[in-house]
Amino acid sequence: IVHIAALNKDRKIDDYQRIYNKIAEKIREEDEYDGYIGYGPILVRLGWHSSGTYDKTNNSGGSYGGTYRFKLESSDPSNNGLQNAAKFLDPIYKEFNWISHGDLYTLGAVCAVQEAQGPKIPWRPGRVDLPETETPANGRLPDANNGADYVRNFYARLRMNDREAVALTGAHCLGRTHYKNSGFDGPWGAASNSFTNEFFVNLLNEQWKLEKNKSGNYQYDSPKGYMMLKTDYALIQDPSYLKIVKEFANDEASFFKEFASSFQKLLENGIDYPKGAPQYIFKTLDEQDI
Ligand code: HEM
Ligand SMILES: Cc1nc2ccc(F)cn2c1N
Repeated sequence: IVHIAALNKDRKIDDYQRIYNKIAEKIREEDEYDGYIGYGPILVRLGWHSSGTYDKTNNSGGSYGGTYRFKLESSDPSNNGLQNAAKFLDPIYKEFNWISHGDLYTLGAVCAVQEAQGPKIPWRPGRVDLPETETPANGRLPDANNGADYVRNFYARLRMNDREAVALTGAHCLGRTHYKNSGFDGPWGAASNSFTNEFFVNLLNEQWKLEKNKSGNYQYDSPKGYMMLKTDYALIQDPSYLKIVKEFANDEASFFKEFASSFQKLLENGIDYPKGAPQYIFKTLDEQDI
């Protein structure tokens, strides 16, 4: 399968910055969502899940076709709860319906990371809405009840190495698990809407206890009320992953650098960009004094 980015000569950076600002202002405005976590974390998750269906073996899935908009994909149990992010973006799509869904979902995730004081994520437009027939089957997104070998194997399908895999999981500094969505619960303490390297610091510094929760899933819980999935905890069980976790816990700048490149790669998996395809780095609201 080949997906070539469609270059749209009529749209320039300020067209996309306008959409970025609309999303950023709406995140700022609707701050009460999910116990005042806000919409940032779930917008990041939507961008990740619409890209995480990619399969390098036949270059299928991924963000290009915007197929999350079809019921087959949005009703994948792995996508439980993401309807809230899609509803958040609906009115913005209505106002700027010249953008493709794939570009909107990924732009929303980039906006959410940057507005949470995370790194700048370079972003390239050109995804094209594909028909429902192109929707990947359910089951391509990862299952949390697994260890390091599964994690390594899963990320290999997305062309991600150990360093990229650890960096990407660092997005679990944001938001929280929701029992009704995934059968995991917590953290009950302050779930964050700021993008930092805390995920790695907590992994190394907290005492973790493997517990069976009321839905029969296993998760790691800490005395402070934090939680980690088995796939999170795997990052300190495996020697190669552990080395990288320590680096990111001790050097937030190096985490930010690796996250920025890995997240862009994740959001662009499967897309061929022609020579000269424009790449944008959006200003945050703060940088525009908005
Ligand atoms: C092995 C890989 C991964 C697994 C098994 C996994 C699993 C999960 C689960 C079970 C939840 C809770 C969903 C809910 O109950 O609402 C969650 C939330 C989240 N995930 Fe992951 N995840 C993985 C990788 C990633 C990656 C690569 C990113 C982004 C780069 C990411 C970003 C998020 C965010 C931001 C949330 C919080 C969403 C919210 O607060 O509503 N995750 N993840
Ligand atoms: C703070 C926080 N956010 C998340 C998101 C997903 C997950 F699995 C765990 N998380 C934790 N501990």
